[in-house]
Parts: sequence; structure tokens; C-alpha cells
Amino acid sequence: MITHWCPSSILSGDGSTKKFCLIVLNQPINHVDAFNRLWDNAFYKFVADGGSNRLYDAFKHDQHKLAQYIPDEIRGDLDSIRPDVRAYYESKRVKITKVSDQESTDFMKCVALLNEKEKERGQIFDIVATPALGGRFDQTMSSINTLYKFKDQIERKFILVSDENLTMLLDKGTHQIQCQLSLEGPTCGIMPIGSAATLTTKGLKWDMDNLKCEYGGAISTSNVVVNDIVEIVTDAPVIWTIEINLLNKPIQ
Ligand SMILES: Nc1ncnc2c1ncn2[C@@H]1O[C@H](COP(=O)(O)OP(=O)(O)OP(=O)(O)O)[C@@H](O)[C@H]1O
Ligand SMILES: Cc1ncc(C[n+]2csc(CCO)c2C)c(N)n1
Repeated sequence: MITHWCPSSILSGDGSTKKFCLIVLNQPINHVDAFNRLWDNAFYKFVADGGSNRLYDAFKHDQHKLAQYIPDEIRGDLDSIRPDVRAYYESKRVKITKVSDQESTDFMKCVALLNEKEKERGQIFDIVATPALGGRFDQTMSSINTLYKFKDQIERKFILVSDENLTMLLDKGTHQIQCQLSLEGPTCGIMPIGSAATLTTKGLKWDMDNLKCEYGGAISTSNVVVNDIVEIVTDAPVIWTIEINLLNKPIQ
């Protein structure tokens, strides 16, 4: 079985884009163009606790714009949302729900919220979380761990979007990644986080042929996509990351 990917479709929003759930995390929203594309292409928009401050701060200079970015729900332990931000979204009738357990991150609490919605609708959604990675290293590794937690749910794709990258987990098996080089690349990496992986690839400048990759040994960073389709065969889960290439690209 081949798993097909087109991660940048979450940015292009072309006809093939399956609607996904966008989860806004608590990191600065620096690339408003990319954020705007994700927002427009999302079906559900959930905000993890202090992510609401970031959403508010990104658009507060323009009340009209601010009012265009109204999420479906804000969820978390609510120790980070500011009172002024809470008052604003309450005035917009956004549901704000507190879940206090100290075992899961506010990111995971939003994933649990999606699971509730999915049960109601009888439908599974892909998940896109942003701004993910960067900031605190424990949170960054926790976000990568979230990808690992969902690796067996093959019916959904899970993509982390940071200022510079689209990042996802490729489970063991064969993957075909369609790259839209106008939106992403060419720089990419394949990281065997969690365990060693033996990799065979096609479509990269530095292709691998049954190369054992592991931390402490070889890993593939600063690699380059040279073909629209990249094929990766791996015997263990690996993290794929590709740079976002949206500079000076007008919104379609
Ligand atoms: N400094 C950070 N660096 C990277 N990611 C972060 C950081 N802070 C928060 N996040 C992400 O945003 C989500 C929402 O953050 P929140 O506002 O609740 O901060 P927090 O209380 O420190 O996070 P948590 O309660 O989940 O540990 C977190 O679950 C995490 O995924
Ligand atoms: C082994 C272990 N390590 C750390 C935490 C702490 N923790 C993990 S997620 C979370 C929620 C943050 O809002 C907190 C406090 C734990 N529970 N178990």
C-alpha cells in the first residue's frame, strides 16, 4: 500500500483540499499570509488556551480583521488566556471551555475536542496545528509526540505548520509526497525520531538507498527536493519536514 500526501494543499486550498481542523497554539503568528490561507481552508477552527492571545494580538490593530478570525471554540486549562482576550471572544459568543487535567497539553485537549465533534458528525478530519514547533523545546517535542500518538490513525493526516516548515510523520511503509514547489521546498529533511529507520528514497538531491538512519549516526537534513513527487520507503516511523516557500506569493 502506498500512502499519498500533498501537504501544501492546506495552503493552496485548491479543489483537492480536504477540509481539516485547524488548531491554533500559543506561539506568535508571524506569517499572516500563511495563517490566513490555513484559516480559510479549515472546517473547524479551535484555539488552545493562550493561542487565543496570539490570534487576538495578530489582528487587534484592525477591528474589522479581528472579527473575521472568530474560532469555533477555545479550550484548555485556561491559565494563559488574558482577561481582555476572553472578554472579546465571549462578546463574539465563542464557546470557551475549561478542562483542567494536568496530564494532557492544551494542544491535546483541542484534539480531544475534535474527537467529540467527529463522534457527533460521524466524520474524521485531518488536523493542522499552527504555529507549531519552535519556542519551548519541551512543547516542541510534545508536539512531535502528538504526531506519534496518531500514527496508527491512517484515515487522518496530521500536519504541524511552523513559520518555516510543514512537518508530518510518515509511518513505516511506502509514501508518495506530491510537492508543489511554488509553495514548499526545496529544502527538506527526514528525521528518524524515536527509533532507527532504514530509508530508500527517490526525488531528492541526496537520495538514500537502504540507508540506516538514526540519531547518533546518519540523519537526512538540508536535503533538497528535485522532483514534484518524492517517494520514501521506510521500515519505521520518520518525521518529514519541508520548508514553506510563500515569500512574495499573492493569495490566490
Ligand atoms: N513556549 C511554547 N513553545 C511551543 N509551543 C507552545 C509554547 N507554549 C504553548 N505551546 C503550545 O500551545 C498550546 C497552548 O499553550 P498554552 O497557552 O496552554 O500554554 P501552556 O499552559 O504552557 O501549555 P500546556 O498547558 O499545554 O502545557 C500548548 O499545548 C502547546 O502545544
Ligand atoms: C510524567 C509527567 N510529566 C509531566 C507532567 C506534567 N504535565 C504534562 S501535560 C500538563 C498540562 C499542562 O497544561 C502537565 C502539567 C505529567 N502530568 N506527567
